[in-house]
Amino acid sequence: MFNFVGLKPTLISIAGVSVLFILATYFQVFITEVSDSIHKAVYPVLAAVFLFSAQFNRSRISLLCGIWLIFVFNERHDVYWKAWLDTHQPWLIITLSFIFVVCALIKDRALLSFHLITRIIYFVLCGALSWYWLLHNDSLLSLLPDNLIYEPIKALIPTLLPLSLCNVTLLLLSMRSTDLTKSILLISSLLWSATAFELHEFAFDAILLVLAVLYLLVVCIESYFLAYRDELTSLPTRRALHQLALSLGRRYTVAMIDIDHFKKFNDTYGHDIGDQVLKLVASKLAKLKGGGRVFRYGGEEFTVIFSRKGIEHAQEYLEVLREEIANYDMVIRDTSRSGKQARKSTRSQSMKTVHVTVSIGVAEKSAKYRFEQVLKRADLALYRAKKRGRNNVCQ
Ligand SMILES: Nc1nc2c(ncn2[C@@H]2O[C@H](COP(=O)(O)OP(=O)(O)OP(=O)(O)O)[C@@H](O)[C@H]2O)c(=O)[nH]1
Repeated sequence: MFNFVGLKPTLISIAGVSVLFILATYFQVFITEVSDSIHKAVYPVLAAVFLFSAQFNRSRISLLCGIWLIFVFNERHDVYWKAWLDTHQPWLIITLSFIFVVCALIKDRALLSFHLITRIIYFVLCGALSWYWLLHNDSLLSLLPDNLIYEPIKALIPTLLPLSLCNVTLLLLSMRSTDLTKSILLISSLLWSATAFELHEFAFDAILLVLAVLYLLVVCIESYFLAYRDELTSLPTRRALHQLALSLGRRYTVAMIDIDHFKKFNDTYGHDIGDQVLKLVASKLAKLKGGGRVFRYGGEEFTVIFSRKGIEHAQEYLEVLREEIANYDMVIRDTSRSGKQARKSTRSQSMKTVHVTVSIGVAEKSAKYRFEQVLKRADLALYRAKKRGRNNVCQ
């Protein structure tokens, strides 16, 4: 029922926040000493990350930087609504927490488009919701018995309850998705909650700087994955293969893997199921042992590089892989049934078990061949494997 695909980045994020707090405590004296430089750096760093993330179409991170910039401006300057904000701290705390959750629910859309207006409307609604909650939460408080024991709890409910709900929601959203922006929103929210409750004394400027650096890191990591990871199979792309080729040594083996009769498969079951099969084959390839690094070359073709390994070594592991794929019962979901139809059909009706085989061509690097030529030889070996009747490994 629960698919916690984002568990790893979420745990890393939570560990990151904890380490941050420990480091902040440890270096508190140092932070105080350089607080002036940190203070001056906040504006330019946040503005730079704002522009950088907008350039890479990471509009949610741009919006976050924009919100922080407005917040810092309000804090530092004598704007004429400052007194009002100071007397409405709980409203500000809850509103920003709601905004983090909204950012986790929306998609990255071009910043300068009409979507910006909808985002601003959502943020205004967050403010209104927070206002409404603060005005009417006493009806919830009245449910608690009039007892002195409950007094401290009653004092915490107006702010702590929505904040905790927002953090739990962000935690769940982050764990259920591989989207790193959700993890960074969880970090922002946790740090915001901690500073809002003055759980720690270290400078808010220092927190903002660290957050800005983390935002930058997320934009860079996501852009890297966009360029070097295949979206469907999550395997490295041909671009990553050519990047690796530049740093390969004198000895390596290249294998080209192709799914047999994949076109027929697509024609029989449809493109969506073809995609599912590609993913399942890719997941098997990703587990290849013997030091083989797998790439999606394009379509239903994959490339494996065995760095510093000879052809006998590679062939041994590729043979095991070929056999594993051929014996693998691939359970795929029939996505052509949708909505009511899918709900009516039983699990066994909407699931299918299929089998695929792969043909593999292998070639080893020799002194006279460059990488492209070794690749070409592996491709010719693949052609021979197909000619031989498919589902085999050929040199
Ligand atoms: N579903 C899906 N199909 C793809 C994708 N990329 C390529 N294909 C399909 O893969 C099929 C490749 O077919 P062919 O190159 O003719 O080869 P084949 O049917 O596998 O036959 P042999 O290689 O000779 O065994 C084509 O129908 C492409 O449309 C993809 O990302 N998803």
